[in-house]
Amino acid sequence: MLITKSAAELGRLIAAREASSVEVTTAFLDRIDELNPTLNAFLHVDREGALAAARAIDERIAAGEQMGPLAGVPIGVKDNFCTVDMPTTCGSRMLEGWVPPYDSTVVRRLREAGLVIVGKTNMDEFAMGSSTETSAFGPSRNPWDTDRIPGGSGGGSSAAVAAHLVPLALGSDTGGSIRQPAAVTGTVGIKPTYGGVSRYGVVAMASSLDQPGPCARTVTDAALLHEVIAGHDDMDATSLDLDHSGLVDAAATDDLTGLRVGIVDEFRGEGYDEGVMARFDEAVRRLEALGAEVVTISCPAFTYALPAYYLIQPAELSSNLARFDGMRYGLRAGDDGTRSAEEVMSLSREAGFGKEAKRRIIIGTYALSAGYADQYYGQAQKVRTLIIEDFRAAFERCDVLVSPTTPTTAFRIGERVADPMAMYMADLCTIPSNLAGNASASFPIGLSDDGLPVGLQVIAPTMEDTRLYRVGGALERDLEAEWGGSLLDRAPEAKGE
Ligand SMILES: NC(=O)C[C@H](N)C(=O)O
Repeated sequence: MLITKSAAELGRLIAAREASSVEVTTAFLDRIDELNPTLNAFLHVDREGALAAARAIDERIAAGEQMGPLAGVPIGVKDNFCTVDMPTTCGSRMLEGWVPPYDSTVVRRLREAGLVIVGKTNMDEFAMGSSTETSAFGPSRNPWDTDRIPGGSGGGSSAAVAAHLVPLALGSDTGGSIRQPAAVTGTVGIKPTYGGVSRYGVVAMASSLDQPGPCARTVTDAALLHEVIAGHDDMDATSLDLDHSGLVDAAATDDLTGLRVGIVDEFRGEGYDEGVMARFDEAVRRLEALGAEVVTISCPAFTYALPAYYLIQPAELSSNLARFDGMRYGLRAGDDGTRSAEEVMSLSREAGFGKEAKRRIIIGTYALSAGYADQYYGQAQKVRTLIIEDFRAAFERCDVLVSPTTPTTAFRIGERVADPMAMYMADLCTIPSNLAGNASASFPIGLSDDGLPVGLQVIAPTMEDTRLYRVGGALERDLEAEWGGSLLDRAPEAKGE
């Protein structure tokens, strides 16, 4: 069955002309038709466009052109990546129906590599949230249990990948938005080193934290996609010039001999599910059995990462979201010819933004305002430096750090909406990597006592993304040998049958 095959296998089949991209794309589009009404993973599906792109790839392959390993493979794109041929709403009324005049660099790279973009995936509004419940277009649902959240902000991408609606998807991670959804859906999520993947054309939320990255079902698939989207871009001032060619090879290593793994001491205790910790401890023992040396490392400043993030992130966001004023593009409300520009701006922002966006705009504006900036924003930036220092010291003693990706498994839809602090806790373990710019990933490591997926977070120093794939690849092969297949084979709704 085509939809259960990995992206790597699909790419091979298409290149060898054993399956056409049109056939593969049609299989996924049909799956989307069948399950998207339940999962709400896609906000927009472009059947015609996807089939036309697939046909073009098939023709090029038939003409003998050598294309990359993912040519002809379908992909879903989070709805904050600009696409010239599809709306880009960021899950917000503010941008409902807006079609950008250009492609983001990452989307351009997908097209150049021959990937087939089937549609845009649901997300929390402007990427604020851990559940997709702040999306103006309703929450996505977790294929493991449709009463539960698929994580956020990139829950549409994770649900789509977990339920075999697409073999691959794009995400963006500001505080955990790729890794936390991956953890709660049993998929692989990678946050590359900050600057490794271009942010050009990704609607900015918190520019010093945002980082695009891959969502996949297998570690090799994530590496293949990472190699396609990474690389220097003149259009992004923070883009790094790194060599990303070794990621796929790193995912093929089996042996972790000599790898020094540090357990983050701060990430356990109160608030962590027993089942999550049990799977985490087993995964660590597994890494040891594969040859790794394990130590426990204290990173005391990580305890302050969450409060620091919730000052820095809203501060940057309040500034970035100022552009949505109803004047240039996006929603314009109350413009009846009698109101001043200022009134129209205010009415547009009132109508266009949801509650969480307003909450963060207010907090961020306050944190940056004269008289308070030193007390809040300035202090948070100092904490950020301490976190970077903790990472530096930790990586003198180990090659990668590990923790649970998220303290609990997928919670129920509605359970945390009235309690922003409870919602923010979902990113407790993922935020330090964003504040410091590290490469970081979530890999599936089994099911908790409630039958829901658990993720292992692996953090590597900046620019050492290959280490993530080395650990993830070795772990995946070892676990799958024991399970007799992928974790997703056990998901009730996600089963490709
Ligand atoms: N965008 C992210 O990485 C999500 C994070 N949960 C936030 O709400 O800021």
